[in-house]
Amino acid sequence: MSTTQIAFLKGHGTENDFVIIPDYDGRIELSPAAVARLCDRRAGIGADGVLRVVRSAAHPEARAMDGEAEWFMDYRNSDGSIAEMCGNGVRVFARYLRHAGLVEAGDLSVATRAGVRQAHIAKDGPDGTPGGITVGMGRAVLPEGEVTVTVGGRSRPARNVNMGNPHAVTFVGHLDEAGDLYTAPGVAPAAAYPHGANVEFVADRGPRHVAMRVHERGSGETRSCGTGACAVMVATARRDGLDPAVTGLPVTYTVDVPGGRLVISEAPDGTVEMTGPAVIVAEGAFDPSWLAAALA
Ligand SMILES: N[C@H](CCC[C@H](N)C(=O)O)C(=O)O
Repeated sequence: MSTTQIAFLKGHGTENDFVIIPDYDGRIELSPAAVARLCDRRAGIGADGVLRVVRSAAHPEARAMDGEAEWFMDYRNSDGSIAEMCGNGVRVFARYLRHAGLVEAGDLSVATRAGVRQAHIAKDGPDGTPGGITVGMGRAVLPEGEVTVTVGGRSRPARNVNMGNPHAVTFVGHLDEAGDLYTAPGVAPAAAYPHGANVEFVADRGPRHVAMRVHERGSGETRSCGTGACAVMVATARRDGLDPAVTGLPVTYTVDVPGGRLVISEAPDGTVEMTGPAVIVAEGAFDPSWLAAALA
């Protein structure tokens, strides 16, 4: 790690917050312990995860990907683990690229470990309000087989939905039924989720309108989970007997998360799009020796 200060920014998408580390040439090695320290809300900067901003040409995984994406989003969970994809993270990543003057409003591609994702940054409003960001989230995969979620000693049937990362979606009458979510809900069978799962609890709010809470793999309960909201939308649409691939009609749901609101659509070709806000709230720098000392 270099001896000079390391620049960072803080950003969030519906209060799913991230430490953003511009590292265009891919020179900063972030160990899991370093990520956990950065995300520590007392001894570190504090976040649900880290977004390292690397030119695709400077990252071996991104270089090997198809598709023209100049930038690679190196997402890490707050425990330091690596996840395939982060939907709120892509919006915040796109917001950073615009904030740094690296892209204009409009369309852009972002390389992620789940593949290249297309994003669109809407123009700012006349009053300067930042435009919303829409992300193409790919297609949901719904593996066959019953899965269950257990919390507070009660097991409920759930829907296995993969958005590039794994989710277990269960429906409740009231979001309080999810309990305190300090510990990860049980998910079974373990074989359905060999690398763990993000677990979403969903309550109805009206026609094509739900609210959710989530316990994220590697981060705990967060105020929002973009891939989770997409998994919730698809699971709810199927519960409601709606499958655009069958009806030939797109379907849109509003998904309220504790940190705000996301609008998610599924097209007849199965592709899912998510629209929501993304905000850069602060910029700063830290001395890498702080990180090194913290890890000694
Ligand atoms: N907050 C992220 C999800 C991170 C998923 C991560 N917890 C995992 O291990 O899959 C989102 O907005 O999609």
